[in-house]
Amino acid sequence: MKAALQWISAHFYWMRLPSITITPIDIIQILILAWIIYKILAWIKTSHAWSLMKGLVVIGVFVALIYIFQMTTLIYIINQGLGLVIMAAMVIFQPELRKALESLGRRQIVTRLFMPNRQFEQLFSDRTMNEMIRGCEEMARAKTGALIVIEQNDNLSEYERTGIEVDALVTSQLLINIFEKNTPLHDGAVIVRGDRVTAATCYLPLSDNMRLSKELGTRHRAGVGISEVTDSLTIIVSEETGRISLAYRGSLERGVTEERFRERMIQFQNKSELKRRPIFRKEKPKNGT
Ligand SMILES: Nc1ncnc2c1ncn2[C@@H]1O[C@H](COP(=O)(O)OP(=O)(O)OP(=O)(O)O)[C@@H](O)[C@H]1O
Repeated sequence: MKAALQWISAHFYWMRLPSITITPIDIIQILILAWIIYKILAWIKTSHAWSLMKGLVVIGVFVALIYIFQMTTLIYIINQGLGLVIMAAMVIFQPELRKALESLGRRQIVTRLFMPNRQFEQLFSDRTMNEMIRGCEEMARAKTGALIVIEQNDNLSEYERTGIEVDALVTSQLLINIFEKNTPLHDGAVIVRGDRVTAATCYLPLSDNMRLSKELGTRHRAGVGISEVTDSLTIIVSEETGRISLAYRGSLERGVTEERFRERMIQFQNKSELKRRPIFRKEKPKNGT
């Protein structure tokens, strides 16, 4: 025990806690730290860094025990290999790190800080919402595949550039027309900003989440993929089953009813944080779907 305490004070002398008298700055620091830790944990949970993280925790405990009990040979080997381990971790986590940095770069932090009222604006009008719901329900009945990404705070221009510019008011007829099979614009995703369709045939990043059901193809993977790296809402109409699914912040809500669809759209329209659900669960196939 004494050896453990000595080891902790020798190695963690640099980890000075803030002064005991709590000042407003201390509270701000605690809040910022709590927010950063929460964000890191939430990110780890939604990416497959989660399983790797569990492995690292086991290794971390093992290394701590080696140091506590002063196993000199093992300590020597660890010291020699530390740089290599850090490099290996960066290579293993490279896709997750890249996604995290990309998403940080897209967030309009300054705008949000200085124009907080933007949060209370509606993202699109009621008319646009009704048109999107009507269009998707009709495409679902006709089993026409569709992929619609609605922009929120994170800018989607880089994905728009992968497609064809449209710039037209959202109407159900326009959406149905775009996704009509064997027409030039039907492949890929449509991007909606405010009340306008800005682009069609856009290419979205595919999710590599291994918990995503194997029965889902690339349309659903692309819908989830864009929701992992931006705060957009994706509507996916399955060509195979005619079911409507919604992807938000890396989670997929499959086979939503029209009522549920409207409820989620109203939440999104008013920029309320959509509650995430444990989405990647296996569902029992419904009759006829
Ligand atoms: N990366 C991508 N970005 C945008 N759209 C994509 C992407 N990948 C696939 N798609 C769209 O998905 C279509 C293929 O869907 P696929 O059948 O593989 O997926 P699915 O999830 O099984 O959907 P469905 O249930 O409609 O069959 C493509 O024709 C294309 O329109």
